[in-house]
Formats: sequence, structure tokens, C-alpha cells
Amino acid sequence: MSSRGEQVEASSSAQETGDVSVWDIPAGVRIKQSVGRGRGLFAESSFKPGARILRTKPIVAVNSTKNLSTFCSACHLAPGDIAIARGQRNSAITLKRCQGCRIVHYCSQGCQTGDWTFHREECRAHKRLRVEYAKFRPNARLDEDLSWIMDERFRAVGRLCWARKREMQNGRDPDWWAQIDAMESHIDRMPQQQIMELGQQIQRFRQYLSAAERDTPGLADMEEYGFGRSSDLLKLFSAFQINSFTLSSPSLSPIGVAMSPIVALCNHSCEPNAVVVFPHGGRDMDIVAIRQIATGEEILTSYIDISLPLAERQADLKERYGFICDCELCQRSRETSWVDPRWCVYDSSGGLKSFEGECSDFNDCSQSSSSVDKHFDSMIQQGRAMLNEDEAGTLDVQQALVNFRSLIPTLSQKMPSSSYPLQALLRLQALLLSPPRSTADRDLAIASLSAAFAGAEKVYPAGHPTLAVISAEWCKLVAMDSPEDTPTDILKKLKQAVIGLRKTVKLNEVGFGAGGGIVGKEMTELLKACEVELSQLA
Ligand SMILES: C[S@@+](CC[C@H](N)C(=O)[O-])C[C@H]1O[C@@H](n2cnc3c(N)ncnc32)[C@H](O)[C@@H]1O
Repeated sequence: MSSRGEQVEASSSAQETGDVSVWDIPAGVRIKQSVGRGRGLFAESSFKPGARILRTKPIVAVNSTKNLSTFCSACHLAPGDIAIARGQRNSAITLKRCQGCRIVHYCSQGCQTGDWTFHREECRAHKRLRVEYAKFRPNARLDEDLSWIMDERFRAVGRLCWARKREMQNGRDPDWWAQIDAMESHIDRMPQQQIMELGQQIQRFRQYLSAAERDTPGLADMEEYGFGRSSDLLKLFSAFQINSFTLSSPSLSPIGVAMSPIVALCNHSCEPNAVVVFPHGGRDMDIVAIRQIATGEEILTSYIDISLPLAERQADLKERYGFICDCELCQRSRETSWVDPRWCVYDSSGGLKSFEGECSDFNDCSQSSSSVDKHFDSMIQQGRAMLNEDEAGTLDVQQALVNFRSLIPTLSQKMPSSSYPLQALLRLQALLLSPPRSTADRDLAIASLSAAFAGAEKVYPAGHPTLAVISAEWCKLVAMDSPEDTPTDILKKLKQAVIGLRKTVKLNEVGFGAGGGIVGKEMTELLKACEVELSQLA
């Protein structure tokens, strides 16, 4: 949480960029005004694909509620990844629960001790709120019912507020707070309705803060936390919404939220030249170049999933970040002559045409044209609903696997695997089938991932880490033996696995930077094991 407070000489662009002296700017990048986008991060030297542009520690990172018991709250890794990172693949690592709040979990004494500075008040607050909740719900199973816990956004801001208050007891705001203060906020243009909703949530948040101090939580006095006006807290939450990142596992699963003011200076493009990743867990976040970046070029990352079609990308960006993207991909996608692989179907001659059947406005899908194939439309809607349920953690896995058996073949007949939502559904099917319980399940998962990878190659830039992750998932399944495999099958699959793994190791080196992170380490080890096995069989 501390800032090294490196003072950067104020340049002539200081007026445009704000007070640049607050930023802890690493070598290789500089802050400059970006036309139409506010401040941005620019390359001071050139970067090759796979080069790490910067590594920093998030100023705060927390797991989402559903990941509090499955990922360590300090290193933000799951047991399987911890075992790979420690080189103990076959040892069973268990997470231990904090005995105070009985909510957060840690993988080691070191992680627990290291996190205590940030968890101390949070621990007390949870302990007291648990007691309060139990008074109203005496029958609640409090270790399973986590509905009384603040969501990750509030827990993250809570950690920041407590840390600020602690340091302010020394008489002044901590240095790192100046970076938070300098982050862009959209409070001035937030609709009244949203301000009112946020205001209500903030009341609950103040009770949460005060629970760290009092047995009967009231409303925390925000002046004690350095907030002079009530709008200051609204501004902080608006800034957090715009500037925070999805905390992801080394294989890109979303697991929580993280914030780094310097990384947040990157502006967005749907055709990014760099990515933000956590290749070794949530302690460090890296910006990695995924294509050649020239000196002076702006470093652009993507805030959203770039495999989504134009309408959905624009809706996500508008809702959360308040801007309309005008990047080259969005411009191309608006041209009627261009067929976007994300949103197309087969034409009668087997070629591709833009998909115009379903409504193009994702927020109002009652607008479907009358001439469309209603059955196909409903399949697309069903697929989208399943993706949303998966994201919300409400998907019925068994039912989904049954539905996929008709849904995926129907969609595949009409659209290529690059098209939305087929690509995402293919990946989800493979994920739900893993680890496979039968040879048939394994083979279906392999086929789904092959199709998903072919589609992903058309919608992600060549060095994107998503390609590395899909490829890694495929390799793990191909390298897996089944009792039904004949010796010929085993040999054939091993050869396929070795070819796939060599490619995957390279993809990881670009998408996650040198070494490829934990996924890269796992793939390198698997490659060695498969090569040895192959040499013994050959
Ligand atoms: C995480 S901040 C990026 C840094 C920001 N430009 C600043 O000055 O602090 C995100 C905000 O930057 C602006 N922004 C980022 N990418 C943009 C783009 N491609 N077009 C327009 N505005 C963009 C939007 O206001 C967005 O909410």
C-alpha cells in the first residue's frame, strides 16, 4: 500500500496531465494527453511482443465473495496454482480460514501475516456484522450464507479507507492517496438515479467501516477518514468504478477486483497493443506488449472482452466507463461492407455474411426483425442467458451440459466458431466437462476447445493471452490418458500434445510475458513430461 513516492520532474505537459509529480512513473513510459481520451500512458522506448512494459503492486486487491474460500486472500492463487508455483504439483495444498472473521482464507502463515495490516479492521468489521446478522437470522448457516458480506468493490474501498485513516493519524494524507485522488471520476455526469442508488449503498458502507470500531455499528464519521464533503466519497466510488480492474487468476478466470492508479492510466482500445495480467497471482500486475509498440505510441489495453460484437462492446463501455469507443475495430465494425467474424453467419454458398437476424441493440432484444429465423434467434438468446448465468454463478451445470448437446450443434451449423455467443459457449462446455468423467466427455471437450481456438484466433490479436489459455486447456486434455485409449491412440495423442505444447509455451511467453507465468510453467513441465513419455514409447 505504500508508495515509493518517486518524484518525476513536472514536464511542460503537466498542466494537461494534472500534477504528474504524484505518479510513481516507471522507466519506459510517460504520461501524456491522448486526443479525446484524457491522460494516457505512452511508450518511451519500443517494446517487442511479450515484453513487460511495467510491473507494479496493486494498491488494493480483494477476492469476490464467491472466491473468498477458494483463493488465498493475500497471493490470490488457488491451491492448484500454488502447487505449480512452488514446484510441488502433487502435494495437496489447503487454504486455512482466518480464525477471527472466518471469511477470508490464506495459503500460508506468511500470506496471513503479510495481509494482516490490511485485514485487521476488515476482520473486526466482519466479526461484528456476523453477530448482527445472526440476531436477525438466527437459523442462517453463517459459514455458507455470505449475503451479509459487502461486495468486493466496497471491501476494496474499505481497505483503502482504513489504511488512509491509519496513516493520517501521523498527521497527513499518505503519499499514495494523491494518486487515488488524481484518478478520473465521472461523478459530475452520473445520472441522478445512479447517484441516489450509490448514496444508499454508501450508507451501508459507512456502517461497515464503523463496525471495525464499535460493537454496535453506526455510521462512520467520514471526516476521520479524510473526507471533508459527502460528495468526496461518491467521487471515490465513481473513480473506483472507472479505474479498477478485474483481478484474474493466472489463467484469466475473473476472481475479484484490483486497482493500480498507474496501470489505470492506460486508455482503451478494442484492438489493444498491450494487456493487463496477473501471471503469478494478484501480488503483481503486469502490462505486457502483445504486439510491437513503437517509441511514442500510446499503450492501449482493453477494458472489456474483445471477442464481443460491436453493440455489446459499446454497451459495456458506455455503461461502466461512460464513453463511445471509436477505435479502428469499432470503425470497421460500423461499415456495412465488412463482415465481423464476431457477428456473422454462413450464407447459402458457405461463405460468411454479417448477421442481421437478431436485433443489433443488445439492450432491447424485442426489436428482432420479422424475417429472421425465430428458432435460431431463440437459441442465441438461450446461449447468452447461459453465459450470463455462468458469470453470476447461478448456472445449473448438469442442465447446461444437456442443453449444450442440441444448442452447440445448431449454432455451429449456422455460424462459425468465431461468432458470438458460440465461441464463448464452446469454451464453457469444455470447462464444465473438465475434469472429464469419461473418454466421450474428454473427446467432446477437446473438440469444443479446438473449435473455440480456431474462432478465437480470428477475434483476438495474435499475442493475446486468451489464445494461450485456450491452447493450454486443450493440451492438458490431449495429454490426458483414458483407460479406453489403445496404444495407437496414446501414441497419436502424445504426438499431438507435444506439438500443441510447444506452440502453447510460445503463446504464453507473449501473452503473459517472459516465462509465461504459472500457466507457462505448467505447460513447460507438461511438455517435458510428454517428450520423455514419447521418447520411451517411440
Ligand atoms: C481508466 S481511465 C483511463 C485514464 C484516463 N484517461 C485519465 O485521464 O485518467 C478510463 C477513462 O478514460 C477515458 N477513456 C479511456 N479510453 C478511452 C477511449 N478509447 N475513448 C474515449 N475515452 C476513453 C474514459 O473517460 C474512461 O472512463
